[in-house]
Amino acid sequence: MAAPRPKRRYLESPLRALLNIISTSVDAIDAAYTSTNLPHPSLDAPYDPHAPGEALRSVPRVAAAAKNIIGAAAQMIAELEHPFQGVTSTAYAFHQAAAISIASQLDLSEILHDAGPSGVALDEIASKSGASEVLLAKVLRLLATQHIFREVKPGLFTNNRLSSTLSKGKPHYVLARSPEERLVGTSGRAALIEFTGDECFKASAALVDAALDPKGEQIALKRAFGIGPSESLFQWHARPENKARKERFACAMQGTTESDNSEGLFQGFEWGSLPHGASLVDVGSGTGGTLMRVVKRYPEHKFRIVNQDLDGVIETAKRYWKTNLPTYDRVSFQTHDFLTPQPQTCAATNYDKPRVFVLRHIMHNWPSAQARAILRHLRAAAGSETQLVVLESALPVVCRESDGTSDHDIVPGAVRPPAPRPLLANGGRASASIYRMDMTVSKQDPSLHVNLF
Ligand SMILES: C[S@@+](CC[C@H](N)C(=O)[O-])C[C@H]1O[C@@H](n2cnc3c(N)ncnc32)[C@H](O)[C@@H]1O
Repeated sequence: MAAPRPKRRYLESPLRALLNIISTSVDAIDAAYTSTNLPHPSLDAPYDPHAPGEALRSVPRVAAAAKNIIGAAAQMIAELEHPFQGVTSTAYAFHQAAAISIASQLDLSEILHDAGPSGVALDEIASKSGASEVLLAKVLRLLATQHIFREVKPGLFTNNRLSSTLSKGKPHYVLARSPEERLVGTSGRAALIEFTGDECFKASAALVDAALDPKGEQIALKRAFGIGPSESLFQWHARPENKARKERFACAMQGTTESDNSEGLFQGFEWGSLPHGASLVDVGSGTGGTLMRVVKRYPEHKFRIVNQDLDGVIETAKRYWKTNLPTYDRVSFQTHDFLTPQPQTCAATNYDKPRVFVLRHIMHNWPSAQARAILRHLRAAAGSETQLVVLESALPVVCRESDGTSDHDIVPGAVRPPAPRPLLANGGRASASIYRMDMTVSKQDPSLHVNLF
């Protein structure tokens, strides 16, 4: 008798598995909005960070569902697109970087905002921005195809949810009147886009040359801008001719709170458990926006804030606090080089013992020797109750398995549960910003690695 034929096992196709992830995640999001009777923010409407529907997006189950959909949709595209089309669309992404930078620098979002949802014709956008109508058509159509801006009728454009995030919150005629003040007092989102489109974009182009020429300059920014070997990004920014770049950078760091997980600041540390009047020191503070968010979340704690940064940047921080929280009188500003001993010691200030030192987006910029020096100076200044809060991203590997020996395994909470199969374990497209940041910063020894900065 012939042996029974093995039963055929039905294998779910990856497309079906991805579709199921999308479908169950959409159900979860719909349920959250329906049960709270809130509309989901529309792609066609401008972004309003204070709309109740926006707050719901950061509720953990909604955020997790959205993350799964983003990863699954991108993976579905990778499955379906012709493979070389997928590769060329990545190779051509530089046009998108240029287009978004042009849009921000020409204040297109404000020009469109002032006209409302009916849209503005290309010739009018050209006359207000001073750019060529032909170029604007290319830029706006490329971006609108990526869902940034909308072409509502042929040649007529308006803002949408994504493009409106570039808004500096000032009418176009105000921006045009004083171009050097364009970014002052803004959310930092446009500053981040413009910093990315200038220093990062140009350095990124030079990264290829640095990689192919291991004996030559390995810091791409130096190749791109002809910066001397002993000058860092921050020293270069300190040159008088780079004053605007330096101020834009400080403002741009503010903008990173929205491209990062902005709630991470409150999820990782219990600021509310600190004693009232505690002294918090932000080391390398930039604008000082990090502790401003803490002060706004816990006003009754009346924290004493010290913002420390290099000369010049600290002036930007003063302006930032004066514009955004003018009534707070428990904030001070100190010019301090964090590679030198920390002046806010217990011994130096009887009353104002530093309860917390904050380092946000500092450690990733420095090779190990300097990173150790920064930490040692803080340790030497710390009292028995002083805590150190470091805000950085842990960089997961893309694959699923961990054998318990990676650096992340020894940091509690650093290993996150993998995304559901068949998604990439790191969430794929939904986690891409961490790897972009890793390409941008120079956390490793520049003598051993090719770096952007
Ligand atoms: C990536 S930014 C982060 C700024 C801020 N912590 C934030 O998250 O918005 C790095 C900051 O370090 C500052 N910085 C660079 N070198 C420094 C030094 N030697 N001493 C003090 N601050 C420095 C820069 O001016 C800049 O504001």
